[in-house]
Amino acid sequence: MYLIGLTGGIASGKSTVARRLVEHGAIHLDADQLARRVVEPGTACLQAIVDAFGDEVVRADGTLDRQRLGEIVFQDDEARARLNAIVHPAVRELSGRLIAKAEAEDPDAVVVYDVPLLVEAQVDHPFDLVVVTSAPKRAQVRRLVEERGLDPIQAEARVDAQVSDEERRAVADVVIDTGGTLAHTMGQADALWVDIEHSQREARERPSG
Ligand SMILES: CC(C)(COP(=O)(O)OP(=O)(O)OC[C@H]1O[C@@H](n2cnc3c(N)ncnc32)[C@H](O)[C@@H]1O)[C@@H](O)C(=O)NCCC(=O)NCCS
Ligand SMILES: Nc1ncnc2c1ncn2[C@@H]1O[C@H](COP(=O)(O)OP(=O)(O)OP(=O)(O)O)[C@@H](O)[C@H]1O
Repeated sequence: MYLIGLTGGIASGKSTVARRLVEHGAIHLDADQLARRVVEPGTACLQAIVDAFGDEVVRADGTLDRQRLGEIVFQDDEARARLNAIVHPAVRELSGRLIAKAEAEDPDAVVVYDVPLLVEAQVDHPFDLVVVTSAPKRAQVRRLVEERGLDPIQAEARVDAQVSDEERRAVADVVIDTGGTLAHTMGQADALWVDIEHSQREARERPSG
């Protein structure tokens, strides 16, 4: 297996790059989706969130009120740390299991683990490559406002709740510049895929033992 850790700030283009790699044949795991699974009704995580934040963060149908919890945690560092301490261990455990399962099913698979908080949550799966998507903050805020309906204050708060691009670049093997056109991003993703295939071919041809 070839395991890629894909990270980057909010609305920096991680999913866009991941989708392109999937078109080339990669398997995609998405930490945001896993973080939703571990807080479904009936889970220990959801109960822990209710214990920490109160009934106001649960809807009448028993599901997590994501909007309400987001309003709380993106303007309060201490509250966000409490939420992270509940959700991140469960996501780490589930992602570890799913990565192992993907490897068991296809030892030659290329797995892209899209994990927004790779740096913040100190995700330390044995990545073959760490890829960082990077766009200027003003582009992130514009995308959040125009495409996801956040108001500019909320959008800034979300960007500011994450580490800086400098901190992400410090752990990157490859940086994809996502501040330009979509075609420019896709071109870099395509070039990355060529490099990955090359690495895999070399690894296969390397005499073992
Ligand atoms: C606060 C919650 C309920 C808001 O839900 P909402 O549906 O509005 O956002 P969603 O989960 O789709 O996240 C969107 C983006 O916000 C950013 N983000 C989410 N959680 C965090 C966090 N704890 N710290 C910093 N940024 C975050 C990420 O860039 C993410 O891609 C939700 O984000 C959450 O439960 N967060 C804690 C779990 C977590 O850290 N998830 C991120 C990957 S593990
Ligand atoms: N050059 C570019 N590269 C990538 N995305 C771009 C570019 N220009 C505009 N966009 C748009 O920006 C948005 C990026 O969203 P995307 O879901 O890929 O980001 P993300 O980092 O996965 O977000 P999140 O952190 O919320 O999961 C998309 O709507 C995409 O079309």
